[in-house]
Amino acid sequence: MSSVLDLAGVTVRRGTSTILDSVDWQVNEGERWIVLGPNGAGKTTLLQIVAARMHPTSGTATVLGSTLGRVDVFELRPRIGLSSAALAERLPTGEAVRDVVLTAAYGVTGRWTESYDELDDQRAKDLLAAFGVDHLADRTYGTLSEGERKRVQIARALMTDPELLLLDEPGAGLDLGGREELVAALSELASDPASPVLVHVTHHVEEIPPGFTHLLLMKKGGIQAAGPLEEVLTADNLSAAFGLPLVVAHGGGRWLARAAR
Ligand SMILES: Nc1ncnc2c1ncn2[C@@H]1O[C@H](COP(=O)(O)OP(=O)(O)OP(=O)(O)O)[C@@H](O)[C@H]1O
Repeated sequence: MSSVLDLAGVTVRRGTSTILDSVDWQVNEGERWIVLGPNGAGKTTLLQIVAARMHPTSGTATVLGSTLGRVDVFELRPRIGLSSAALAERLPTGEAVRDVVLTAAYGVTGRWTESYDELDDQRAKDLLAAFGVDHLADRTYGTLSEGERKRVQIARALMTDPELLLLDEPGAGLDLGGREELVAALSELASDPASPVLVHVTHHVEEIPPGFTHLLLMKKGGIQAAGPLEEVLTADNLSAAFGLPLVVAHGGGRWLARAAR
């Protein structure tokens, strides 16, 4: 099995704060990871490193076989799909939904004078269909609901056919129906062997889609536990990570957590 991510002693410091503290993490081909942890644990910072958007202050981060600091990140980034709130804010609200997905082929966020071939066009259509939003292709992006936007953002992140797909809190701001639709779409993606390696950051165990295989549980810039999902997602580990006594339940492929009484 080849290594898709290999982080060794990855540390990020800003001023006097240590945001990531000597993180070791390996991800292999075919794995689907959840990154879970409380606010401020360092999840987004970790994702910025593996997205080749940030370099560690110390330690080594090898992403898709390339070690950050020794590689041209502009060659590496198209191989990584990223969907995050920060990127979503840069999408022009006046753009047609189809173009929001299509422009990812050139790594831009607004259609200008680039020309796209029929294959690109077809791929954008297929991705919108895969996430159940193909009927919105001609709508203006700014008129979509939050749940519809989230699905368009994931379709966009897949446009370059990445080897690694990073999703930073794709369920944030969704209502119950929107969350359940997203969980179903991500579950389908997870169970397709042709899908890239997936890393899905969330705060909520209820958002873990069936088909995800591994869990990285973070706490205060470090790792509380990491490994196969069913081994790591225990009441003890979750209680330690979130700093309160929790009970965990598992059924029908889904997870639930609540405070212990
Ligand atoms: N540039 C920076 N300078 C100083 N502190 C920072 C900087 N960037 C992030 N931090 C701090 O690092 C910590 C981790 O932030 P990060 O956004 O990675 O956490 P997170 O787990 O994604 O949190 P959340 O769940 O709230 O989104 C936070 O306490 C944050 O305030």
